[in-house]
Amino acid sequence: MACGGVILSNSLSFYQKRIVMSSRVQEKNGGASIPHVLSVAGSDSGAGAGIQADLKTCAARGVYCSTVITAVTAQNTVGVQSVHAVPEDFVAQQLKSVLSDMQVDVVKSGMLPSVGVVKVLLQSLAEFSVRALVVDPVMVSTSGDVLAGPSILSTFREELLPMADIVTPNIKEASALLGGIRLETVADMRTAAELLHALGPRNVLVKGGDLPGSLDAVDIFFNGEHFYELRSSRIKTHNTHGTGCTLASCIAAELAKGSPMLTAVRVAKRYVETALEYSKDILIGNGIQGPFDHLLRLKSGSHSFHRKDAFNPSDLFLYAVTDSGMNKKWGRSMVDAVAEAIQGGATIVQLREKDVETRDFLETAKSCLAVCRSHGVPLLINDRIDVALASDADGVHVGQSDMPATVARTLLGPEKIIGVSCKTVEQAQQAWIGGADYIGCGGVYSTNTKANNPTIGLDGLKTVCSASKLPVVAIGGINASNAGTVMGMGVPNLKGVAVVSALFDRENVLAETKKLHALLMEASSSSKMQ
Ligand SMILES: Cc1ncc(COP(=O)(O)OP(=O)(O)O)c(N)n1
Ligand SMILES: Cc1nc(C(=O)O)sc1CCOP(=O)(O)O
Ligand SMILES: [Mg+2]
Repeated sequence: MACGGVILSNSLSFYQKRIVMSSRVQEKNGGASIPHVLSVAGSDSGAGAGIQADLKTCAARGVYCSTVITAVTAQNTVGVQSVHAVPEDFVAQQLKSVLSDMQVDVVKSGMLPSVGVVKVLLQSLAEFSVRALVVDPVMVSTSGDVLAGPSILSTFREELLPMADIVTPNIKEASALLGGIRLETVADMRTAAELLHALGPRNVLVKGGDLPGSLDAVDIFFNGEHFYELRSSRIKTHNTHGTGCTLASCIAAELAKGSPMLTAVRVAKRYVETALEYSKDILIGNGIQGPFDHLLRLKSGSHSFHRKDAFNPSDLFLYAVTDSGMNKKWGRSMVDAVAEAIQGGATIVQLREKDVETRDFLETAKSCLAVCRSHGVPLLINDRIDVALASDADGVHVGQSDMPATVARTLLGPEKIIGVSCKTVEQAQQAWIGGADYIGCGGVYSTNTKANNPTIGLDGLKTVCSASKLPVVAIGGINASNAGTVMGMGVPNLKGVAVVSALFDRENVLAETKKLHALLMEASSSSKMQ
């Protein structure tokens, strides 16, 4: 077998070859890998559910999705007209093609139309290890059509569920898996979650969207120790086809990015809720149950739809980064300095404290947070995720030698803002993969505020901005004499400037902030007119 011009020895096993090949490919590509979900599911010709929903969900979540098709269905918004099961040995071939070549993080299973297909999947998972298995035990479509018959139930119970990191049945599926027990209340759902957990999956999510008489959509998550009642508002729409597949593939995508299970479930629930709300009035097909629009995020341009108060990239416009040494020099407290900066037009504040006791840092963060909250301005903490968590600040800013963005995201959860310092296109790509919300790019000019900080100049800034998938704020030596040049370039994704000394190493913070704000307004409006 030839790979990149190299003949791999036939004495290597299939799996060994895969390791050799993947390390060669990584070397060739500089080693950046992207989180990867493999969806093992049926095709939906109407593209609201199944493989098509999984592909769109993973795309919307910034995760690569490969596919193994188990059945081809002829369906639309009216119902399922016909099902053609893919032969088991061909399902096995697809699994081998993907798993022997690609580094899959998480497998998500949907429609598994026969006992043979379940067994083929389990054999592949025994041969090729992945980090997690998400099982959506698809049995009946939202239109009521049967997609996997009762004969499969014992294989699900005895062989598939024990391998699952999470299983996500709706009420009908949970009932079927438990021998037809009645599930009519949230208390019944808890019982079902516990009984299903006893079958072996590490986590269970019983989805209560079909629970009669409930105002909210209530799901029960059980991890073997604790129950969590996850509520979201019930969105009035007919466009709910594919919600189960979407939820499960979003959980898989978040797990692939490194989120813990409960965070992945919460993010997925929020994603489905937001997509339903966004698509509630769209019209596709003539049936009673239409699909929704998975790619809302790409259209709305918001990377962080899941945050309660979504991060707004325009908040980066005038980014004030504090320095207690400078404030001391000019005889004012940190809280007064922050209040003046906000009054002058700062749109986001970062507390950057390099030499204070943790206890004092926390107290300052809490006091500044009160000021920021009263003005609706986000407050981020530099470097210290513990201080951000303890003070309930809006997020953190981390550098290349601080906590990686993906770990920060895991610790902070989906709703906090994460910024990452980047000097190169590769770092910007990694920040995006890691789940950051924005990048800080610099030093644009030399500065006395940060020691040993290489400059990248306006050209370096342009290069990173043009390649970035995230909004960018420029930093380093920016002041009233050059801010207009930086913002006036009209570079894609550049949303503002971050400054320390131009605001805080000055006698009058309020006046300096106002001046800078006015300059930025002028520069960005003239760059828009060009
Ligand atoms: C908005 C913004 N951009 C860059 C930085 C620098 O962060 P880092 O590289 O971690 O350096 P320190 O600030 O920790 O010295 C920043 N703080 N803010
Ligand atoms: C904190 C910081 N980070 C930088 C980077 O290049 O990532 S430059 C910098 C200091 C910016 O201070 P001033 O506005 O006083 O130049
Ligand atoms: Mg840092």
